[in-house]
Amino acid sequence: MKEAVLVAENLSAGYGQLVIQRELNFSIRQGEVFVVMGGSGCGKSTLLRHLIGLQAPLAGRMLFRGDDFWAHSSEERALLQQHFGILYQNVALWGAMTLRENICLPLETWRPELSRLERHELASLKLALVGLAGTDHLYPAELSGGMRKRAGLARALALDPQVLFFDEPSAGLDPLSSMALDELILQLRDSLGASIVLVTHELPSIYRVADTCLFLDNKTRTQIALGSLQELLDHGPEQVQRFLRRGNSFAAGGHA
Ligand SMILES: Nc1ncnc2c1ncn2[C@@H]1O[C@H](COP(=O)(O)OP(=O)(O)OP(=O)(O)O)[C@@H](O)[C@H]1O
Repeated sequence: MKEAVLVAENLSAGYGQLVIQRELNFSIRQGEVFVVMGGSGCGKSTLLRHLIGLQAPLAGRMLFRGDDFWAHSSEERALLQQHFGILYQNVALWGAMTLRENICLPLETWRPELSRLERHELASLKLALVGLAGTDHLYPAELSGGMRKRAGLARALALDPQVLFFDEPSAGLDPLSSMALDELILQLRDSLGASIVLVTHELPSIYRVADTCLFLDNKTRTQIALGSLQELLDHGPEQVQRFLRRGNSFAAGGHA
């Protein structure tokens, strides 16, 4: 079995005194797509904020490559966070900058040893990796929604992250663009060997990309299922099976 990159150990997630999810235990392994799912408001995005190092757990630990992430100083954590690439729901590219300039921003901060030309070459490479070769000089407003997501992904890839986080990547995309983005996620998993953490409630996406699934329950405020999609379909709690089979013909007979 591949090495665990991120581990949650009895992790409680929330805000101040407000516990949103408690006692979470799971490992995210190298080169897998790990899907966090659950009903609206159960705490998927909150958990993501903890995993990307924006918020300390209320209890428990988060290990990155075996190391207690929050035991480090904020400077050390910032260095570790270079290994995390994040594609936010709203993509958050700088509108006044070209795609090249957007991708070069993290490189200027974290790879000052690179020359301008090397940074430009890297930006072109990342754009090619997401299927946007030759778009270096375009501005975000000149792109379609699906292309903007890809450009955001190219920027998230700038520093060659070990873990890529996606928050509802299909939001606002038509089914074809959404399917293409899923294909790209799988390609990146396979070509880069990166671990991918995906928060989504889009069933078609879950069926296409999930290696491991974590189901967060709204009522009990903790995880009620962890395993492969097939394990959850075969043996998951009834509520999880219902969630995975809701109104979908592709659930019948399991997934490909
Ligand atoms: N900054 C905050 N302070 C306090 N409570 C918050 C904060 N942000 C979110 N919450 C609460 O945390 C709970 C979980 O929200 P969260 O957005 O993590 O759920 P989610 O599963 O991602 O939801 P959805 O699927 O609807 O996006 C909600 O009750 C929300 O109101």
